[in-house]
Amino acid sequence: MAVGRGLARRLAKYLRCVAALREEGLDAVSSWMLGEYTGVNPAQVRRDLAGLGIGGTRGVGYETEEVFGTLRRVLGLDRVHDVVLVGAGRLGTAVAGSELLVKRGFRVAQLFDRDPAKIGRRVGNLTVRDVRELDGGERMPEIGIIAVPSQNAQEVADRLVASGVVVIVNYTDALLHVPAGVQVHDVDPSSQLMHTLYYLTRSGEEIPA
Ligand SMILES: NC(=O)c1ccc[n+]([C@@H]2O[C@H](COP(=O)([O-])OP(=O)(O)OC[C@H]3O[C@@H](n4cnc5c(N)ncnc54)[C@H](O)[C@@H]3O)[C@@H](O)[C@H]2O)c1
Repeated sequence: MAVGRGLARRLAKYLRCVAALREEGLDAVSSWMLGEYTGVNPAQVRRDLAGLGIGGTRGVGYETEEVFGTLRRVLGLDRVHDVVLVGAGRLGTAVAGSELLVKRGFRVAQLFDRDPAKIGRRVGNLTVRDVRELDGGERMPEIGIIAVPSQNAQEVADRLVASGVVVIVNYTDALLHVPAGVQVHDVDPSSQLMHTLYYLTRSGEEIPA
């Protein structure tokens, strides 16, 4: 089942919340609770879950296990997704060793860098490979992560696209140009902080929704 980007984002938020509640041992979760934790209107939560065929019981809510399982399946997280990571520096090394990624169904399968001092070194159970091998015709995972200095991000994005990557997670603040059909997800806390700043500098003012 294909879902739009807005819906996929909301489903990912619900899943995060349900996963936490499930770990706390909660058997049922209400649309109100999901709405409260995710910032989504409870009526929208109910519409989204009904659209996936998940039914709730009035006064009880939804079965946590059913919501968890269905969301994982719809989001494609019930299987392991391989990822190719470029940049074996501080961030790349941390991402490659992230337990959280593994828990969420992602496995860094390939790690590339351009620094001869890093190529051939072991990072966890991976060996750092020369980035020039990336677009050499070998089949690569469809998901790529960029963890290189921002001035080199575009050239790395081009290599990833040439190797068959269709989803790029970009940790740099570079604005990437990619062909149609390739999705870029920017992970940039500084832009979120800038957004926060907008609200801080206007505290006390009425800000329209
Ligand atoms: N979004 C976030 O949360 C976040 C957090 C930390 C860092 N960053 C960004 O992530 C990037 C990496 O940060 P870092 O601290 O790990 O830097 P780093 O200098 O420790 O590592 C960068 C690595 O990229 C490699 N590299 C450079 N150009 C390359 C290329 N063309 N191809 C392959 N490898 C290349 C370098 O050899 C190095 O190993 C930076 O752009 C930084 O701003 C983002």
